[in-house]
Amino acid sequence: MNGTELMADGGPDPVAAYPHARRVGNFLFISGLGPHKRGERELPATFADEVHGVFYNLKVILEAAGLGLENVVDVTGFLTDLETDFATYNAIYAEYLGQIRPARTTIQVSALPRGIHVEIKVLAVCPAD
Ligand SMILES: O=C(O)C/C=C/C(=O)C(=O)O
Repeated sequence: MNGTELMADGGPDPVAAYPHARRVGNFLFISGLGPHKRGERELPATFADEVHGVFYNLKVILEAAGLGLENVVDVTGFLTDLETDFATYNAIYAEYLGQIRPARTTIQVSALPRGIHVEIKVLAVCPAD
């Protein structure tokens, strides 16, 4: 297999057969992250809580790789309702990544796993070994 698979203690329960992330060279490719924390079955109460849950999961995985939000270089966001939720997503996104300013793409999708309303896919760069 290419690269090294990462499973983070405290990271979310994967929905299917994939690791939390895969490191290839200095790149850390992080799998799609939803808002459910490890062991959670219920959706958070609000969309805002979902977004915070997504970033909680991101930080858990980055920390397991010895990284932080400052190492994030690209974020793809998937939302099920841009009209209703885009402003909230942007505001909370800015709390976490507004100063770091990774490249970003956000798209609306018709559905996401487990009934979630937001998922992100992230690329981070590890400092050279
Ligand atoms: O619900 C989640 O935690 C996110 C799930 C993601 C996937 O199952 C996927 O992107 O394939």
